[in-house]
Amino acid sequence: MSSEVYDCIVIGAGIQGSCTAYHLAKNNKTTLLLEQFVLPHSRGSSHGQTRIIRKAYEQDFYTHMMEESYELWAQLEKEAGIRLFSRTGLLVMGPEDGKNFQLIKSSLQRNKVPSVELQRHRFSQHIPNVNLAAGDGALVDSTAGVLYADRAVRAAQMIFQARGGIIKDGQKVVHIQPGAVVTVTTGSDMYKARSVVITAGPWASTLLSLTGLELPLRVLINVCYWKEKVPGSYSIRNRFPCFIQLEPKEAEHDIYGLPSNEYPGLMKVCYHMGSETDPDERDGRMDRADVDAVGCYIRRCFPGLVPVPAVVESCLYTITPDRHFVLDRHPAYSNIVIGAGFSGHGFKFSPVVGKVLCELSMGQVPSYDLSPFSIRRFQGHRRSAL
Ligand SMILES: Cc1cc2nc3c(=O)[nH]c(=O)nc-3n(C[C@H](O)[C@H](O)[C@H](O)COP(=O)(O)OP(=O)(O)OC[C@H]3O[C@@H](n4cnc5c(N)ncnc54)[C@H](O)[C@@H]3O)c2cc1C
Ligand SMILES: O=C(O)[C@@H]1CCCC=N1
Repeated sequence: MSSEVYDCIVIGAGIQGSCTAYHLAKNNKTTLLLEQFVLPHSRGSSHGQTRIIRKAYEQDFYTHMMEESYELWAQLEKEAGIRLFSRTGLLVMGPEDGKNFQLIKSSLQRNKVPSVELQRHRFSQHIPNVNLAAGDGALVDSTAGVLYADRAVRAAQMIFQARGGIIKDGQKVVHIQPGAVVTVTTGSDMYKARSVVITAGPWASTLLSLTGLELPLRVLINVCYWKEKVPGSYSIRNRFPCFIQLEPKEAEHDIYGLPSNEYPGLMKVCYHMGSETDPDERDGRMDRADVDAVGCYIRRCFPGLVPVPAVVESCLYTITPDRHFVLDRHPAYSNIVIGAGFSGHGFKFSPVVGKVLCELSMGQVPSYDLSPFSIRRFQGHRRSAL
C-alpha cells in the first residue's frame, strides 16, 4: 500500500476521466488516474478514431457548454501539438414541422451559431448524393466537425502526465471505502485520496454499487461502416459534412453519420440506440434489426453507399432515462464525484465535463448550472422500471 494521500483519485481513463485528470493536474492537484485495462484499449466508450462535435442541440444548456468546449479543445490541441479537430459542418435533417427540428433551428438562431437553412430546391447543389426525405427540412451547423477520438484521449493523458499526474493501468478498482480520506482498492494495491472522481463509463453502475448508489443507467452497443460506391463521394477531403437524421422513417431513434475518413472508402453511419448488453459480455451482442434499419435508411437517403455494412464494431453507450448526463456529487459522500450516463453524446463535452468534475472534487462552485445533470432527478426511478 502506498503511503501517499493524493488530492484526487480518478477512476476510469476514458475521455471523461482523462480530461478530469488533466484539469486536476493543471490545478496543481496530486492526482492518480486508475484504469482497469492496459491502455490504450477498445472495451469502453471512448475508443475509435472519430466523434461528432457540434453546437446544434435542442437545449440551450448544451450549446452554451459547447462554446467553452471548443475553446478548450483548441487549447488541448495546442498544448499537445496534435490535431484533434476538422471542421466539416453538420447537416441536420428531419421533419420540418417536427419538435426537435424546430428546437434545433431556434436554438441555433437564438444562440447565434453560424448556420444556414438549406432550401429543398437548392439542397442537392450543396449536398450531393443525399436524398432529402419528403417533408424534411435541412439545416447546417457550420461550427461542427469531427474530433479525433483516440488522439484526444492520448493528448489529455499526455498533458496530465507531463504535469506530474500518475496513470496506473491494468488496475481494476474492486473496493471503495468512503471517508474524509477515501481508500480505493484495486486487484493489486490500495490507494488513498481526499476526493475521488468516478468516470467508469459502462461500468458506472458496478462502481457506484460499491458506494451504495444505484442509478438508472443502461448499456447499449453499436457502430457500422458502409462502403462508398464511388470512393471519396462522402469523404472528409471533399468536405462532406457529418449528419444527423431526426425521426427517420425506418427507425424509432435518430441516425447519424460522419464523412469517410478513418477507413478510406467507408462512411460511419450509426443508429443512436442499440441493444442492451453487459459491458463484460458485449461481443457479438449487436441487434441485427438495428443494422437492417440503418441499411434501409441508407438505401433511401444515401444512394452512393452500399446498404450492407462493410465493418461492424463495438462501442458502448451508457444511457440515462432522459439522455442527459450525470455530473454530481455522491448524495451521501460529498468528496466522491460522479461523471456518468453520457448517453452516446458526451465526447464533445469532455473538456468542460473534466473542468466541472475537477471543480466539484475541489469543493468549488461549478462553472455551470448542473441541475439538468443532478442525481436528484432520478428520485423515484428504479432501474428495473425503465
Ligand atoms: C458508437 C459511439 C458513437 C459516439 N458518437 C459520439 C459523437 O459523435 N459525439 C460525441 O460527443 N459523443 C459520442 N459518443 C459518446 C462518447 O464517446 C462517450 O460519451 C464518451 O466516450 C464516454 O466516455 P467515458 O470516459 O465516460 O467512458 P469510457 O470511455 O468507457 O471510460 C470509462 C473507463 O473506466 C474504466 N473503468 C471502468 N470500471 C473500472 C474499474 N472498476 N476500475 C478501473 N477502471 C475502470 C473503463 O475501462 C474505461 O476505460 C459516442 C459513443 C459511441 C459508443
Ligand atoms: O453526439 C453526437 O453528435 C452524435 C450524433 C447524434 C447522436 C449521438 N452522437
